[in-house]
Amino acid sequence: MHYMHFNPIFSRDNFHALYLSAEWLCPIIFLAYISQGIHAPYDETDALLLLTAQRKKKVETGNGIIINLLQLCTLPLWPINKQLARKINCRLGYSISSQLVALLEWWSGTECTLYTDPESYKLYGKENAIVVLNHNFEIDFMTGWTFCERFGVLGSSKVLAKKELSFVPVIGWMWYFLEIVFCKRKWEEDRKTVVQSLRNLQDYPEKFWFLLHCEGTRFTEKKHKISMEVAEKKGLPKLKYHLLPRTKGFCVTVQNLRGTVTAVYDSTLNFRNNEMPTLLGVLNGKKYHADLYVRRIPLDTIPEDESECAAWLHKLYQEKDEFQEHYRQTGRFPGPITNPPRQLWALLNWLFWVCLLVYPLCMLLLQLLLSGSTFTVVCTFVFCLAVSVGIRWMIGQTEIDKSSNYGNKDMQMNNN
Ligand SMILES: CC/C=C\C/C=C\C/C=C\C/C=C\C/C=C\C/C=C/CCC(=O)SCCNC(=O)CCNC(=O)[C@H](O)C(C)(C)COP(=O)(O)OP(=O)(O)OC[C@H]1O[C@@H](n2cnc3c(N)ncnc32)[C@H](O)[C@@H]1OP(=O)(O)O
Ligand SMILES: CCCCCCCC/C=C\CCCCCCCC(=O)OC[C@@H](O)COP(=O)(O)O
Repeated sequence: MHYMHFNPIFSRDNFHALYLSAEWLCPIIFLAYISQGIHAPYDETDALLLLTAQRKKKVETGNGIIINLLQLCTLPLWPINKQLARKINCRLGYSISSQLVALLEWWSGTECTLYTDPESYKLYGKENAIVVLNHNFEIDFMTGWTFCERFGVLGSSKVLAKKELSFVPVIGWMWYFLEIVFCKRKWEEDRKTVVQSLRNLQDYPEKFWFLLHCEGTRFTEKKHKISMEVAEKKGLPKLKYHLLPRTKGFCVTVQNLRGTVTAVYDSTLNFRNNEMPTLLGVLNGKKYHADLYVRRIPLDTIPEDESECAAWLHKLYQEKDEFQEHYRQTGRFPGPITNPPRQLWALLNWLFWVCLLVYPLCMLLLQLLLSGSTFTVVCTFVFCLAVSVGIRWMIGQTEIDKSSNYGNKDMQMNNN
């Protein structure tokens, strides 16, 4: 069932988004509740002051914001003990991303199956690695995070992410403190900043995986058509299931993390029965079946020369395309299944926030709705609506039919 992309505001989908935003809202409301000793306002002025003060404090809030604030508090620690500040931020970041993992694993019950060889399996989570993952689905990031959680690297996981994501509340803000590498997808501007950010990770105190979606954008038919025209011009084999990879980001990452990272995890993701998973689907408890095929490739087998490294990546994507063909024919990836068990920690962390914060929110909302002041009730409704629309906007960041224009034209055609 394909979810409508525009949902009426009071649809079931948005109810879930509102509920979840409630869980994110409560800490500031909770603080407002305690600090202001919420009482039933005696008149309009009282109600107005109370609501304005709360609304000012709330802005785009949630337990995620509380964690962002805590991350902000670690700033004075950076010049004194950077490694300690990094370790603290990994744990704070874990508290946010593990909630999305809990959502995927326990709320929607999505199954994540790993195909990989048992020898490589033993090394996952025990070394730094570059992960090359195809970018075809709206919940790539949640599936990626689930595997990070299962191998104990969720809090410290990194990604080469588009700059626009740094403005997404909670997740984007959290990534600043995790030293995520952002790019504008304009190499002339990115070259310097990406190299600098990568070099900054060379002394990272925690084991981490660095994710690269080398296609640079989610797969769409239009982008695929243009991309294959570029492949033809370059004399490269056409790909059926992937966009042609951009090689500069990969080569510069290998170059600057050589010595810090020991392997590349070539990861190919697909979902059973042609499922097209969405974040709204997950929020509504829809169960999906993710299959991930991972090959561990020692970094020292990857050429140092830039053009050879680029050719190596193109060949890797041709192999990935064959794995996807194999999956389409047989419904599985090659090799044995070695499944890491899902972890309870993500669920316990989520339950902790729910138990701590939902009660004060319900109490406050009840007080506001029963305040007897029409103005307060209307403002409360308007505020909840605004937050629900805000969360819906964030969910929209993952929807492919709202994706960017990047890759919708051949850059070389434009430059000529
Ligand atoms: C055991 C379990 C293992 C694994 C578990 C799985 C995962 C766990 C791992 C980690 C954590 C998980 C999750 C992390 C959390 C969240 C994930 C967040 C996702 C957001 C990610 C993004 O935002 S993706 C978008 C940003 N990233 C990228 O773009 C990376 C790829 N891009 C690059 O590397 C680019 O090179 C660049 C961005 C550095 C620069 O791009 P730019 O376009 O400016 O220059 P390029 O050189 O790339 O482009 C010019 C070359 O491309 C050719 N060209 C032109 N037009 C096209 C076209 N339409 N299609 C293809 N190619 C084109 C052109 O010819 C040029 O070619 P050259 O040969 O001259 O290079
Ligand atoms: C219990 C917790 C409550 C959860 C409530 C859900 C709130 C919304 C959560 C997250 C929204 C932000 C997710 C950010 C990660 C999205 C990664 C992504 O897929 O980016 C696309 C990028 O690669 C390429 O973009 P384009 O294809 O070029 O366009």
